[in-house]
Amino acid sequence: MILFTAATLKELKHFCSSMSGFDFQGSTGHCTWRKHTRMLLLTCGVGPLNAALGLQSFLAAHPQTDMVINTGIAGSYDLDLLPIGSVCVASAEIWPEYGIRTGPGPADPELLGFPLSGQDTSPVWNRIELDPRQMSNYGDVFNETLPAGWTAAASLTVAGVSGTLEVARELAGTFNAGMENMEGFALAYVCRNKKIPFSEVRTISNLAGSRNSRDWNFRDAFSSLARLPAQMFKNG
Ligand SMILES: O=C(O)c1cccc(C(=O)CC[C@H]2O[C@@H](n3cnc4c(=O)[nH]cnc43)[C@H](O)[C@@H]2O)c1
Repeated sequence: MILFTAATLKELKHFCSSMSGFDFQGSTGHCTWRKHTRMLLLTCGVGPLNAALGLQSFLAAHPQTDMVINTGIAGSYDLDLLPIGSVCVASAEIWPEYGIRTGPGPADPELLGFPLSGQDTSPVWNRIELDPRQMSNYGDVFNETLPAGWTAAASLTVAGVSGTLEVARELAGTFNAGMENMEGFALAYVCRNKKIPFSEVRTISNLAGSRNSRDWNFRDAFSSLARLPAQMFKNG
């Protein structure tokens, strides 16, 4: 079974709105069929804590979950690379807030000395690599190539959203990241620990760091969210 998750019901609703043969009843845990694929839905809540707790308990109740796909809206660090309404598929998820902070920039987890997990084998410090083509491993369900117009980029997950262009620029530059969100790393971390494939596809709603309404467009981001299934699923 494939689980689709988003922070809010509104995001999940838009994502599902144009799916043919899909009966969206709006409740977390609702299970439905799309053609021959069984799909689960989870509204995981906003922010990394809600996301990790929400997914962890959902997976405990639904151990048959084969793959998790996170969707929703996100901020762009570079509107030339990722304009408003465009689609970004994460090539890595990074949590820049974990570690020791010695200045205004991001924290350094290796200075702290405690990886989040995998002490002895493969430590997770603050970064999880993701395969932007993960979905193509499910070639009977999803298209085998990345849909035209999707851009792969590293994604930062923050509890404290960038509130100035300077903060956003510093984060983006340090990690060579394209988008900012509040849940992705937490979801990727839960999936990594449980060895469940994870993919993240978001649509851009704003310029990260800007609080100017000119740099925001929820309407375009939500319309774009509704077009994702037609682009990712085999035969629309
Ligand atoms: O009021 C603000 O300045 C503000 C800035 C960024 C995001 C918000 C939200 O209320 C949306 C949070 C929600 O959407 C995702 N999201 C969208 N854009 C961003 C962003 O630039 N930075 C971080 N998260 C973003 C996020 O995943 C949340 O689920 C308000």
